[in-house]
Amino acid sequence: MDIQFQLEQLRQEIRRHDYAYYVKDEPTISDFEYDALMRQLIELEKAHPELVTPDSPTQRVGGAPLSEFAQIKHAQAMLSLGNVFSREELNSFDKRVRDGLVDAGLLGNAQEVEYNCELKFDGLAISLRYEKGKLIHAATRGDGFVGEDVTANVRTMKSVPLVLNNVSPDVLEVRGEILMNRQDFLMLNQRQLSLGEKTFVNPRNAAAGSLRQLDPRLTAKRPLRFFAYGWGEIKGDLDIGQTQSERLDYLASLGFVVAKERRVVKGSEGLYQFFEHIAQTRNTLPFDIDGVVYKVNSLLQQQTLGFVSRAPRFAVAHKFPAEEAQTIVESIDIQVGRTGALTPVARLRPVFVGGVTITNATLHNEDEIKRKDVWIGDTVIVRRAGDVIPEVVRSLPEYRPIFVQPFVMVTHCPVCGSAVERLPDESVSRCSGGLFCEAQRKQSIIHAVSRKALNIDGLGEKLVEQLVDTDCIHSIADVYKLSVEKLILLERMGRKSAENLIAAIEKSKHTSLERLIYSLGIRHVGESTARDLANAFKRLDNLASASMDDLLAVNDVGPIVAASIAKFFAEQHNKDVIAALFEAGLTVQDVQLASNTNDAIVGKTFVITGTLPTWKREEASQYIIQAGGKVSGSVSKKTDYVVAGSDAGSKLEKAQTLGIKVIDEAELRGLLAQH
Ligand SMILES: NC(=O)c1ccc[n+]([C@@H]2O[C@H](COP(=O)([O-])OP(=O)(O)OC[C@H]3O[C@@H](n4cnc5c(N)ncnc54)[C@H](O)[C@@H]3O)[C@@H](O)[C@H]2O)c1
Ligand SMILES: [Zn+2]
Repeated sequence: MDIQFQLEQLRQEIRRHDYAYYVKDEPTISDFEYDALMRQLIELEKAHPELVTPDSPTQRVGGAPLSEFAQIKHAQAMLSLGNVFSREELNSFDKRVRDGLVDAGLLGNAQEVEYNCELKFDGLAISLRYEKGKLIHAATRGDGFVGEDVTANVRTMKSVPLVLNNVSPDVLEVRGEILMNRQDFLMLNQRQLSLGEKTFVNPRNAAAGSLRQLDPRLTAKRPLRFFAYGWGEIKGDLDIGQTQSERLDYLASLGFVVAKERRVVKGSEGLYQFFEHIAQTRNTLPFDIDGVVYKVNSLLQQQTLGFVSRAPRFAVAHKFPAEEAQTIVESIDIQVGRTGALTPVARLRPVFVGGVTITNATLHNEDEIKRKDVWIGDTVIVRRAGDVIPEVVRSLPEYRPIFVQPFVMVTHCPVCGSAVERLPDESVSRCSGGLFCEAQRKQSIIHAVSRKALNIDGLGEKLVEQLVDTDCIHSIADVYKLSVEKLILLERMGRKSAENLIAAIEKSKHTSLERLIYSLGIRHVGESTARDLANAFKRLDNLASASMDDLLAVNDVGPIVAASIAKFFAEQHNKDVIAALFEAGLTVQDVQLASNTNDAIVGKTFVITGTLPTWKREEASQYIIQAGGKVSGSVSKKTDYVVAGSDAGSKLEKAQTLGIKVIDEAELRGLLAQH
């Protein structure tokens, strides 16, 4: 492509974004994407210096002032700042400054430069002009030379003094940043949403949009803050300090807010330490910053170093590493988690972001992929902030190649081939393989042998993992095929422990139906549901062949639980594992049939309320459960008896309204004694 044409295209695009960002306060791309375009332009212009035009975005600052506002010509231009992104770039900045000062005879050869380190506020720049200590006008940066007159709006801000506290020069232009705290931004957006008004992309744009209102009464309602960090024109012979840091102290004495996070340091080592410190603590600040700023401390030295076209030579912004970057989705894999959850993961063309190279990013789930409109082959924005798992933020469909396909969720587990299920009210898809799925195997075996399930003493998480990894077991049924001889082959397994373990396994072979049901790890079937199911169905095969209606008839079993149970037993793999368990010698004691012949209690639901004369409530529950009854915490139409003691409250009332039989402890004892 013709370079001239390419340059012009790029400049056009950047100008469009400048307009959206500076004039409209509605950026359509992220700063990271914008910075990438800008860097591309800078590189191209570096290679073709003869093609640089004075109106190129690289030569200019900000955007043209909005015509709705009166204009204010700045007495001194409001410039931008150069950027460094790495330690190397930081070192060369320091070296440039040092060389400049040594050349000018302002610094000894072996001396380090003294800098003032400040936060780089992520808001918008403002210039406040005071004459004889009174605020005369306030102007935005605009294009650097002419800004917008926002005096009436700024006057509504509490952190901007209208009259200065201290003696001040005849003319003093104070410069700084207007911003909005994160919390205030979130609240503002919430309010905007509830009023059906437009929301802001980030606190910076919220601050800019709030300040640049044609009606100052609107600005007055917005929680804007001002931080002072510099000055423009100064007239008068008052000595207000000879260094950056003294001047900031002076501004504070006038009544301006100056961030306390600032430090005077020497050399690039000192700069770097400040950067590291702020990078680690930035989350504790109530507002956003996008880096730190280093300024040569001595004003004489600042003057000597001077300016380039759009920024001072004596200062630089050290930006935090980009947390977002652009790359390509090469494929979308499905990862099966330990609980069977299927997570789509984007395999990426490697990209450097947030300080590391990433090759994968999570896409969370099917809905997220749809929402972000990510196709395989798409160019996407990925994000990695702090220690968070990298994620795909969104796709750039304008770069989508024509031959690619939208993502479709798998219908079968990529690990075990079982059907994938997704419940109507959930965003997560899951493998229904349960015990059979290799991805879930360890987790399901760990669950199955746990204390409340089959209760195999001495078979802990680590050992299960070791057994699965060494191919000794593939399912819970295999646990019952282990022998002392097999076990002692494992690392760190002595004969004695092996014998103990085999004994514990033998002991667990004789179990109860509720433990067995619980051990299967059916989704939504916890301990108490397992007990209800055992009581209701008496035998595992009854449960396995139960209809939806049978399942729904069980107390506390709703449609979700019922569907999950039905699905579990519909899988051949699960049936196979259960068959293998019985084959391995598992026996289920018929606890129900032996002791629960009490027809007055079996299958009945009790609610206990108030203080009983002799039994504690837990005690009474225990007797009821042992006799085959059920105890529930709340009264409903399914309740058969309410056992009421003294001080029984709303439950008793409810029982009376529903016409449910109310009994006392003595009557309960009578029922329990009936077999
Ligand atoms: N997303 C978009 O579409 C889009 C468009 C245009 C610009 N931008 C973003 O705007 C930025 C570039 O704009 P820029 O020219 O204002 O440069 P800049 O924001 O990188 O740096 C200059 C500005 O830093 C601010 N600043 C904060 N703390 C300061 C301190 N302690 N001392 C001095 N100045 C301080 C001042 O407002 C100053 O104008 C980039 O981050 C860019 O990504 C984004
Ligand atoms: Zn699976």
